[in-house]
Amino acid sequence: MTRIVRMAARGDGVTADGTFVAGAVTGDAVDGGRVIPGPHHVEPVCRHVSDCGGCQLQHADEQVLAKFAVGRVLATLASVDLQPETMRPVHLSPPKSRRRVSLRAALTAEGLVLGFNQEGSHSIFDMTECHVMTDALLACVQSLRPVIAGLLKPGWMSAVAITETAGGFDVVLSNLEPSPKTTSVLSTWAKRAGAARVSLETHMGVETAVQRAVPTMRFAGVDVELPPGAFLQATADGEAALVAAVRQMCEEAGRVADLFSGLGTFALPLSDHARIMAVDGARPAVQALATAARRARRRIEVQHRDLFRQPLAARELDKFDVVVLDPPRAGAKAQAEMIAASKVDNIAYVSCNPNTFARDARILCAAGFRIAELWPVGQFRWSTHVELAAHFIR
Ligand SMILES: C[S@@+](CC[C@H](N)C(=O)[O-])C[C@H]1O[C@@H](n2cnc3c(N)ncnc32)[C@H](O)[C@@H]1O
Repeated sequence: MTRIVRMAARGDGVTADGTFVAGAVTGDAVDGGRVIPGPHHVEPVCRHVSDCGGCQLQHADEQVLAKFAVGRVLATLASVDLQPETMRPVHLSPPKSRRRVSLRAALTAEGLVLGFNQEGSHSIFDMTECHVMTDALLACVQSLRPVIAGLLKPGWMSAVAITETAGGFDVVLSNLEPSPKTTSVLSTWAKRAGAARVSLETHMGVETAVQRAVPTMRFAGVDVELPPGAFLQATADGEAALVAAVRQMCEEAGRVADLFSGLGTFALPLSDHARIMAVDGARPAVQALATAARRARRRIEVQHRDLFRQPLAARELDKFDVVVLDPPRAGAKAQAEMIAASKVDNIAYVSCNPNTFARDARILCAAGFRIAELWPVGQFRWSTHVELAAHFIR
């Protein structure tokens, strides 16, 4: 009999001799391939857990989930010979807290299937319960079933993206033919389901089919209109944890560059004491932030720019006290190289991918930075997806 001593990056339990055991957690015993649950093994809350593909760690208790997030970040940093000086407590989002979701729907001979992509495949699991979404979001998803079933062509697949906003649900559906019938069906549904807007994504782009209200999000008391499909942190509590960390890193800053700023998740809270330059590659997000900042008289200058191809140059960066970096999963290699060559000595790096974070951290630390503090964040509860905020100083 052997014991599981740690969790691997993809959620398997690992024994002391390095054997990976699916469905086991730290503290379990393994006897001839059979998993004997230990003190940290809990009953999964969802009956779809082994089929759906959304959650990999529902059989782990809170302690193992927290340890997993910390271990994932530390192991990735250790692979490039780095470690933070101080680790902050992990923030884990509670069950039923996700306010945005991307699903797939397909019309098969047996009827509509709607759910997440199954783990490691392109097939869709037909989901009837979910414990990560808010109850309201799940009810919205389920109420869309007959609507999509009536509009989707047999054999076709539709991407379904829904965000819970202050003005109501914002929905983007792909592969539904724009027509008066589609508009009428969606309009009736939107009224019943409390949807603010339904947009259709076709090869021509994204077009609004129904608009009943303006979908808005409030950041530090400022309302920002949400462009269809715009990025938003997955949970409200996860956003609050990341904003608190970034605020702390920017406490004494007078001038801040918020790179990969999105709708202003960090720019708007920081603009209560600092002058902000917010830069993002999504034009609608940049425009929405500019309008909101102007209305609220916040000191935010915005720029639409591709930061992979055209990162802010060292001389552009030199005037900032802190650079906030929150790139997509690909990380911010080109921008990190420019920061390394600049006079900037404070960075608030928010990452949704420990691997690209470690790569960029190596570039920064080779240029004299150290990781003073690190906050692990698990917004995607029960999944192996780990996020973080880190304070680099030199
Ligand atoms: C993880 S999101 C962060 C957004 C924002 N900081 C927030 O917390 O809501 C990453 C952002 O990077 C932007 N982005 C993606 N690729 C980019 C690029 N090549 N240049 C500039 N921005 C890009 C996206 O539009 C998105 O807003």
